[in-house]
Amino acid sequence: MSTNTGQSQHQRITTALSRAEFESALRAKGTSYHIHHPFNVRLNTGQCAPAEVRTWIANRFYYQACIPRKDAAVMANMPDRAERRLWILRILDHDGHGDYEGDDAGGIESWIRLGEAAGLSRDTLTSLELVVPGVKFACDAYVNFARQVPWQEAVCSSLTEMFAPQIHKDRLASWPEHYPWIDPAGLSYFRSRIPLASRDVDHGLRVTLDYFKTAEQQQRALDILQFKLDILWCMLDAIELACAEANR
Ligand SMILES: O=C(O)c1cc(C(=O)O)c2c(n1)C(=O)C(=O)c1cc(C(=O)O)[nH]c1-2
Repeated sequence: MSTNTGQSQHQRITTALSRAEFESALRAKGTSYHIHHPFNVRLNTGQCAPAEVRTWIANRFYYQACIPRKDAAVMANMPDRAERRLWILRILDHDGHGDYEGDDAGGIESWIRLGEAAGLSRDTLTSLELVVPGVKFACDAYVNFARQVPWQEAVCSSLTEMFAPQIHKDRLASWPEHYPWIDPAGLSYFRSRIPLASRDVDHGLRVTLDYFKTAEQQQRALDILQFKLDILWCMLDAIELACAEANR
């Protein structure tokens, strides 16, 4: 298992940062993003066996399935109609704007098609039979956090999406070469998320920069972002361990 100590959390904020400085401090957290996790590095440099890629897809399915539940929890805490009108798009992105079968069936359906392209059946994915306890705990922690905190704090926790477009681009660039046994049509989830993540981040950053003003509040925002980075990191630790055990 790999260590990620979130070094920057030791440099505490003592004087309130300007808007630009605060945004830079949030973006600097990218050094702890799971893009740097050894399992992700192996995955995106073609070093995973087919069974390991499938283990990743099946476990990440649980995260995908949790995201709209998390977003519904955030929305339940939003008193403002204008904010809800923006936020509801996130739920529809995953659950689908269109019918179940069409091109606009949503991110969860796209992820199932990714699984099918990699040789996993719809039933295997949706039964969650391959999801390991560590991944379950990590994803459930995210949903529970969103239920319990002020909605602006939950919005802040979604800001790991600042770093997501690069990880999606890496997969699109490297998987067809390294994993030619996966039908490239199955990669459309990654393509679809690049513009959606940017839209989500525009909204999430506006809320976060408006809400967290004092040094103490800004430190809280950085700690929340670290908590979410840790969730993503823990998921890959658990997936890496599951792969190592399967290879034994
Ligand atoms: O593939 C990834 O590495 C990755 C990471 C993240 C993230 O950084 O939280 C999200 C996604 N994908 C994603 O597809 C997605 O829809 C998403 C929503 C959220 C969120 O916190 O609301 N994160 C992410």
